[in-house]
Amino acid sequence: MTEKRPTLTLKPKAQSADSRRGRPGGKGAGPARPGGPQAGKGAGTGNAGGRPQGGRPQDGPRGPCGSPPRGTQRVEPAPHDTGEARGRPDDGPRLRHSYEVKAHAQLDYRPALREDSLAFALLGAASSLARVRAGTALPQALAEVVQAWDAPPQARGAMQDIAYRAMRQLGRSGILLGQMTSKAPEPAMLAGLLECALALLDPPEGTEPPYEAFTVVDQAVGAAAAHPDFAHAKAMVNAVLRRFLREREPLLVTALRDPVGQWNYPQWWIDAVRTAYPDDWQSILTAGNRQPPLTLRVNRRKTDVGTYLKTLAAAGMHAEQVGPSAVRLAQAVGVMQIPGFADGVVSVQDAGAQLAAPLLDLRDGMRVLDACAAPGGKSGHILETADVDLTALDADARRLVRVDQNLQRLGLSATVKAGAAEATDWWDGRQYDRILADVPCTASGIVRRHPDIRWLRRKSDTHQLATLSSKILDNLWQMLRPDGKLLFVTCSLWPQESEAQAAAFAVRHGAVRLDAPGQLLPRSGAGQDHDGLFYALFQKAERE
Ligand SMILES: C[S@@+](CC[C@H](N)C(=O)[O-])C[C@H]1O[C@@H](n2cnc3c(N)ncnc32)[C@H](O)[C@@H]1O
Repeated sequence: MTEKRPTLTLKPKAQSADSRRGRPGGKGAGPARPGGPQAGKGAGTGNAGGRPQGGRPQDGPRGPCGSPPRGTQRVEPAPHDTGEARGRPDDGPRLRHSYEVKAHAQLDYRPALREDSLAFALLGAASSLARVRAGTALPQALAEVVQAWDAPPQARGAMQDIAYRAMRQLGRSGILLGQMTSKAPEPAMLAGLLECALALLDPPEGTEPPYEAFTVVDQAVGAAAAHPDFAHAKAMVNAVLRRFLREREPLLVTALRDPVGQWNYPQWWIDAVRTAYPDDWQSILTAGNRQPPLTLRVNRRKTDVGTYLKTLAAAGMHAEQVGPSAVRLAQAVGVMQIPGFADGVVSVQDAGAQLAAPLLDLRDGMRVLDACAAPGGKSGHILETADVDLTALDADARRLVRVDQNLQRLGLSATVKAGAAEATDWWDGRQYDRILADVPCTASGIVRRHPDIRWLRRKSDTHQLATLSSKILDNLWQMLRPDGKLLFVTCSLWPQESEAQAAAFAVRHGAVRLDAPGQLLPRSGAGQDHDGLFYALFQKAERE
């Protein structure tokens, strides 16, 4: 039983064009419920072609903060009951130890399902979850599925919505599955399908389920039936999901006893937040599970906040000011629906990230380095603030394309260079008046936008990334002119990457520390809304 035989299922390359494209009216092809994600309604929207539920589909495999890819990462499995299923013996077929099933399903297999069906979206989200389990960041995983399946915008929005919901509930879903199955479902895509369905059946407290329960079960069974690697498990999918609906209360009571089930983070992450923030750890974990708002930065070269709020009101969009240039929309929309976005009147940027440019104390004519610039959010803000000579550097040449695109949209320009901030081969030897070091980090402060990060990261990443950022800071210091200012930024909650790093740097270089916000904890509320960021500002002595 333990030996696995190769599966006899189709290989993606051997598929005919027809099988890849699916057949309209195929099995399990009931349309997604109007009002569900495909209709762009409700929390998280999943609006076709629009903004994801808090995600940034453009982020590459390096992750949101551009930290190195992990390659062999796995999603930490939630504790699973490896013994007998605890349910009644007549609960339906148990997941058997099939030697016909590969641990890795054919993720690119295009199911023969209607593209507008919930089953299609569930399977796409399940494929994305399986890719995340193999170490890919969720935005990249979704992009791969969309490309491989040639998914239309509406299906893309629905997949994205489901996958983001599932990521925010992965801890609890894993524990629920542990209670209801005798072993972890294989292949990973089957586990992903169950986790996606459970996330739709068990929405976060205070929110409405996006679909009727019977539709979710029916479509999840149809999705299982449509995939050759786990069609045999469709009865198990049906039994597990129906059991959840029947026994929801006791199953949830048990799942919530486990911190991983309660908070939906790996245990090490919960422990790390508790240790660093003994008074705030619960609100921090809760904030990380909320969907982020859509916050805009108003380009002061083109308009002001008051005028722009009137423009939004005229377009029937509710919004409020949450920072000097920051406006939070009451309802997220796709970027092309944002008034003035295409013309560079506004950019999408978290209110916390909008603190960087003002802290740099910029004046016309200054020579400025944005040392870790991609995708260019802060570069754009710097150039909107003053007429400076900006060099936008990043180690990832592919991400630099986004800097160019963003600056082009804003009608601004910079010298864009590919290079490592801990090296000097790109530097012309002339010192800068201001340096922004928005270093690669674990991105633990922006989990509300990137719910996959908690499952992709390992505790040891913090040390590795802190080592890189200290090399970057040490190297950049020589590039700063006497009396110049260097702003150190992370989107991390871990003190090792942030305050400890800043304190050690100040000692190493005798840098003067100026006023800066320090650690910002993630917040959302009236008039205030931002990610968890860290800011430290240093000044070089006039004569070193
Ligand atoms: C936090 S993100 C920067 C976000 C950017 N400042 C903005 O506001 O849009 C960190 C960036 O550091 C880049 N990076 C990673 N390692 C680097 C290195 N050794 N030198 C320079 N850039 C690096 C990543 O590619 C990523 O784009």
